[in-house]
Amino acid sequence: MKAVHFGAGNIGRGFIGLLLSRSGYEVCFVDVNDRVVSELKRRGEYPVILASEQRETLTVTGVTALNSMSEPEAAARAVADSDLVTTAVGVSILKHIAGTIAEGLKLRKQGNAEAKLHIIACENAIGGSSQLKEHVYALLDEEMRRWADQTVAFPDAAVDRIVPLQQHEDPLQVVVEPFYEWAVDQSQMFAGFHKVEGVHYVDRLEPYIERKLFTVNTGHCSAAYIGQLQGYATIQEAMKDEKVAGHVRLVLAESGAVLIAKHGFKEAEHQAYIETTLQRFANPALTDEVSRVGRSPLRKLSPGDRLVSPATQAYERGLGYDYLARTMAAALFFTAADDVEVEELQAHLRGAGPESTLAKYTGLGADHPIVQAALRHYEELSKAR
Ligand SMILES: NC(=O)C1=CN([C@@H]2O[C@H](COP(=O)(O)OP(=O)(O)OC[C@H]3O[C@@H](n4cnc5c(N)ncnc54)[C@H](O)[C@@H]3O)[C@@H](O)[C@H]2O)C=CC1
Ligand SMILES: O=P(O)(O)OC[C@H]1O[C@](O)(CO)[C@@H](O)[C@@H]1O
Repeated sequence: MKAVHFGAGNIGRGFIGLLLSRSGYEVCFVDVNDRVVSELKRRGEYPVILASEQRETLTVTGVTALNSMSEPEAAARAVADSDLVTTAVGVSILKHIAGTIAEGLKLRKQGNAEAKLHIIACENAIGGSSQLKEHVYALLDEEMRRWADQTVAFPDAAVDRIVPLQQHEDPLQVVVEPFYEWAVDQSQMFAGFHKVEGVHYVDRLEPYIERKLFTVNTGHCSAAYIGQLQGYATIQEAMKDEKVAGHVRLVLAESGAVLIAKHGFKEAEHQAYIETTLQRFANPALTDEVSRVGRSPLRKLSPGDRLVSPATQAYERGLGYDYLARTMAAALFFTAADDVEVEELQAHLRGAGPESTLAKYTGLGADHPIVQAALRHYEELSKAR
C-alpha cells in the first residue's frame, strides 16, 4: 500500500505520516523544503516523541520523499501509482499542490485507470478536501473530470493534534501531544476502502468538524490573541493567567451553546470536551508560541472560520457572541514576524481604521451587530494598552 502525503511539516510527520505508516502504508512525502526532503530520503525514518511524562519515542519507518519543485514529474508519478493521497500544507497552499495532483491523475488514467483513489485534505478548514477538488478539477478537461468522478473521491476530514513549532537539532524529529482525532466523511468514499488505523470514519462530518474547529481552534486562537495582549509569549504561560483562561472559557461557552443547539451534543459531554481541550492547551510538556497559534489572522477572521462562523450562528439563534467578538477585536492587535497576513491586516488597519478592517475581513459589513460589538471591544482594548 502506497500513500503520498503533501506537506512533511508538523502535522504531516507528527500525525498523518505516523498513522499511515502504522497502518502499513509506505509513505512518500512531497514537500518544497529541501532539507527535510533530503533527510527523509537519506534516512527513510524519523522519530515522533509524545509530549507526556514518559516522553515515548515512536519511530516512523518506510518513508521517503520528493521535492515537488525540483522533481515535479516524480511527484506526479507517485500520485499516479498511489493508493491514497493526503495533505497537510495549509488551506491556502492547496491551490499550489493542485497542479501536481492533476498531472498525477492524468498519468493514472493512462496506466492505472481502474484503481479507485481517495484524496484527503487534512487541514483546519470546513470542506478542505472539497476545496482541493475544485482546484484540481479546474486543471482537468471534461473527459478527465468524467473519469475522475467515477474513480477519485475527495472525502472531507477533521484533524486534531497540537503540534507546536519544532526546534531540534534533528530536522525530522517532531514532538506531538499524545491526543489525536482524525475524522473522515465515509459517505464521500468508495466502498471497500482500506481503513487507516486510528481514523474515525463517520457518516456526517459536520458535527465533528464544527465541534473541533469551534472549540479547539476557537479557544486556541482566543488564548493566543488575548494572551499576547497580556504580554505572554506562549499558550502555556497565557493559560496560567485567569484573565486569559477565563476569557477562553467564556468564548467556548458561546461556541458551545451553538454546537449543543445545532448538533444536539449533550451539555455534560460537551463540557467534558471543553475541559479536555483546556487541559491540552495547558500541557506543560509542550511549548506552543502564541505567534504560531495566532498565525494567519485574516484566515482566522474570515467568514467560514473559527470566530465569525460560530458568532454568526449564535447571532442567528439569538445566542451570545460578545466574547467571540472580543477575540476578533484582539486579533487586530496580533503581531508575528514573517506573517504576510499580519502585514496586510496592519496596513489596512492603519489606512482605513478598525471598523472598515473588521467589516472587510469578517465579510459581515460595518453595520452588523457582531462587527459593532468587536469595534467596542477594540476601543476598550486600545485604551487599556
Ligand atoms: N500544527 C498543528 O497543531 C495543526 C495543524 N493543522 C493544520 O495542518 C496543516 C499543516 O499545518 P502544520 O503542519 O502545522 O504546518 P507546517 O508549516 O509545519 O507544515 C506545512 C508543510 O507544507 C509544506 N509546503 C508548503 N508549500 C508546499 C507546496 N507547495 N508543496 C508541498 N509542500 C508544501 C511546508 O514546507 C511544510 O513542510 C494546516 O492546514 C494546519 O491548519 C491541523 C491540526 C493541528
Ligand atoms: O493553521 P492553524 O489553523 O492555526 O492550525 C493550528 C491549530 O490547530 C491545532 O493544532 C488544533 O488541532 C491548534 O494547535 C492550532 O490552534
